[in-house]
Amino acid sequence: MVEYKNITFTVWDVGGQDKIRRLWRHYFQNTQGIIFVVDSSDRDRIGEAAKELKSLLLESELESAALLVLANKQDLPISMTAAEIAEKMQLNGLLNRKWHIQGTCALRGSGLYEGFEWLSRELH
Ligand SMILES: Nc1nc2c(ncn2[C@@H]2O[C@H](COP(=O)(O)OP(=O)(O)OP(=O)(O)O)[C@@H](O)[C@H]2O)c(=O)[nH]1
Repeated sequence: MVEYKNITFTVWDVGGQDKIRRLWRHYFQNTQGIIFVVDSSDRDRIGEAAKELKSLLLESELESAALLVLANKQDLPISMTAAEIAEKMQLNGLLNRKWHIQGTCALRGSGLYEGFEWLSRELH
């Protein structure tokens, strides 16, 4: 549970490792928001992340869920920018979906409030 601006978020960290991705579906019901965290420094796997997101968004139970993409690890010089991530994940092509991308550094906590701010506004 995360409290932010009088909204209580119930957040599940479902883990990203490929072997446990099939468990994601157990969390689909009643989901109002998806926070999809991308490792911006991992250029080799951004295509895989894009593919996973695409199939996730095809799920009917997630049809009306707002999508917040966190382009994490912005502190690393090799990292792709949030704009690059958005392009590689083809976010601009998303139809009928409220989405937002936010650059973050989870180690410092930077960008997280901005991300949650957007999500809380969408869920109001
Ligand atoms: N440089 C840097 N490293 C980070 C950042 N966020 C996380 N890490 C590191 O990335 C590694 C993986 O972090 P985790 O939090 O275990 O990643 P995760 O995605 O939750 O892992 P799973 O849930 O198992 O998929 C750790 O070594 C973290 O310290 C960041 O913003 N910058």
